[in-house]
Amino acid sequence: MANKLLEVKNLKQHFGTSSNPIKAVDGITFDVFEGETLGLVGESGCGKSTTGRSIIRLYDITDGQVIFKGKDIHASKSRQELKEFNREMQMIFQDPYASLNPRMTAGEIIAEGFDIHGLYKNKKERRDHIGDLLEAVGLNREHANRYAHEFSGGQRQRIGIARALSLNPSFIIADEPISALDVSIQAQVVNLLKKLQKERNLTYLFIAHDLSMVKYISDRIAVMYRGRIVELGEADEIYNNPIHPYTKSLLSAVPLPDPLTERKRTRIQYSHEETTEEIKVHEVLPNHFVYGSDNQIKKWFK
Ligand SMILES: Nc1ncnc2c1ncn2[C@@H]1O[C@H](COP(=O)(O)OP(=O)(O)OP(=O)(O)O)[C@@H](O)[C@H]1O
Repeated sequence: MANKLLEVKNLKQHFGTSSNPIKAVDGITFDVFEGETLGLVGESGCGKSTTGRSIIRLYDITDGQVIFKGKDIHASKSRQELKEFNREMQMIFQDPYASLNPRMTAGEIIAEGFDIHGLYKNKKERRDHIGDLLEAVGLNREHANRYAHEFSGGQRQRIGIARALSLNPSFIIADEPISALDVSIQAQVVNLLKKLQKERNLTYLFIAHDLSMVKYISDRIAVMYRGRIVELGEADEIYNNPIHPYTKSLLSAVPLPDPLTERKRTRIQYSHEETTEEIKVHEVLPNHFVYGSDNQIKKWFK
């Protein structure tokens, strides 16, 4: 098995006040292995984005640990180390319209990271690097001088991807990178991400609110519900053998290609099951983890 690139241990991110906390992320634990894509899936508001933002240090976390290449990101005080984390971990955002400054050219957007890090003092080297990144994401070198608003949604997301690649990171958090795009463009962006992963040995945390596209990109999938992970396993396992009723419900919402079968099948509604029993992690099959009480697992795993 590949090395662990990232270890998230009992991560908590609470907002609000101590008397009225919003437990956006409430004790999640998972690893991300070098070169893999871990899909993080769950409905709106379950804490996916907060997880991504906490990992990348956009927030000071409430509790837990985030260990990247063996170093605790949130405990680190060394400026050099923090700079290195910033370089190695990048984020691609959902909305390519909101996340790119329309008053900047594609070249300026892509170069922002390496300008801050003081790379490429030489103008030609800088321009060449921008051009290489544009080509790597399927755009033309000449696009460097166009403004963000002159591009289509899919092209903008490609610029967002080029920006994320600009410092040669090893780990990318893609926060619903295709949700705002036309369906016809979504597969192109997923294919691009896959191609770049192979070429650059990237590791992804791919956040999505449904399971439809995640299947094509993820090696493993973690299903999140109300700030916690409820099921985690190989992508095929999660698709073919879901155990947690919430995962089953999410799967029943994935549209099927055949319209006849699609019309016949019923959507499984999930209703939250309160329990006073202790929630534990159960390895129901090798590398397939389900979170629930002993009795719940007995009931679900038949
Ligand atoms: N900065 C914040 N301050 C207060 N509450 C927040 C903050 N960020 C997120 N929350 C709350 O935390 C919960 C989880 O939000 P989060 O955005 O992580 O969910 P999500 O699964 O990514 O949803 P979406 O797909 O809609 O972005 C929500 O109830 C949200 O309102």
